[in-house]
Amino acid sequence: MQAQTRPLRIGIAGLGAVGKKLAETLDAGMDGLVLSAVAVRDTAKAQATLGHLKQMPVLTDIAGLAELCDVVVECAPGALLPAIARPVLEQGKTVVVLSSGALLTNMDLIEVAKAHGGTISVPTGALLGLDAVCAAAEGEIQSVRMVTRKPVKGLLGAKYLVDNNIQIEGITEPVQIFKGSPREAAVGFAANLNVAVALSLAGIGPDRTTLEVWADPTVDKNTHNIEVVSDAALFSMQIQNIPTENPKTGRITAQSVIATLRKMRAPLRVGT
Ligand SMILES: NC(=O)C1=CN([C@@H]2O[C@H](COP(=O)(O)OP(=O)(O)OC[C@H]3O[C@@H](n4cnc5c(N)ncnc54)[C@H](O)[C@@H]3O)[C@@H](O)[C@H]2O)C=CC1
Ligand SMILES: O=C([O-])CC(=O)C(=O)O
Repeated sequence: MQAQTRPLRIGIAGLGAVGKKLAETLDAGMDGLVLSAVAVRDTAKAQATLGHLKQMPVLTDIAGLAELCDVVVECAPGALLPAIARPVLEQGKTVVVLSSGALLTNMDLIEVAKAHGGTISVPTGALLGLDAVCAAAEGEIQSVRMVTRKPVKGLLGAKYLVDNNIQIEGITEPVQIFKGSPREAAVGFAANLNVAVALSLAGIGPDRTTLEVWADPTVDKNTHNIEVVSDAALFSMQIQNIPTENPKTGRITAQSVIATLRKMRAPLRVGT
């Protein structure tokens, strides 16, 4: 039998905290994967950002990615999700989605994927344990509860705070700012709570999963606590994410995507 030889061509949509780390890691060399193209708004700026790479990828716009890549990683503002994902899926290719919150208002993308043989992949991202949640969902899950604590600067500017006139600057004690479902959080905290939506898609959905969000001046990491009760297992998990230069995004997010991509071509694949 012949081994697969052609490397998977990876595209990146959005050259921010996640996209830059991804580009550097792919450029440093990953078995069976090659960085082909990056979609950017400002080519000159991107050339400067990526000037240290061994091999400059093609710099294009969002519409240009699908043709040039086998897999596109969406790491851009959630509002761009349909524009990034649709052409990739229409070509029967794979889109790795980080703005998972935006999937809830673009569920038609699943039909597009189905119709054309494409795949939408939602990595664990800044979270943990989605393998266990998916396994539990093969049986009966009674409840999934998530409590998120973030430093104030990881929440500033969120639509929910602005709409409800909630001031968190200068707080000296933890303040609960939201209690509800991931579906509601995806609207009010679009750039902060993709993780809650990913958790809900792995488990019991965006309406039955419960979520609390705290602005917490006593933590310096984005901290997520999750408790799952199911007929197969009860489990509790915590992750404390060290922020990147974007205080809303944990460092582990890009690494989760890198692990996802690596697995696409690995002869040994561990974890579901
Ligand atoms: N699922 C998860 O666990 C996590 C998801 N996220 C989400 O991942 C996404 C990326 O996160 P970061 O890299 O921290 O965001 P970022 O804000 O640092 O980067 C986004 C980039 O997209 C670029 N961009 C905006 N419009 C564009 C356009 N029309 N064409 C090309 N590029 C464009 C911006 O210039 C920026 O460089 C965000 O939506 C964030 O909410 C972040 C952390 C965890
Ligand atoms: O949910 C997100 O988008 C990001 C997040 O909480 C984290 O990095 O801890």
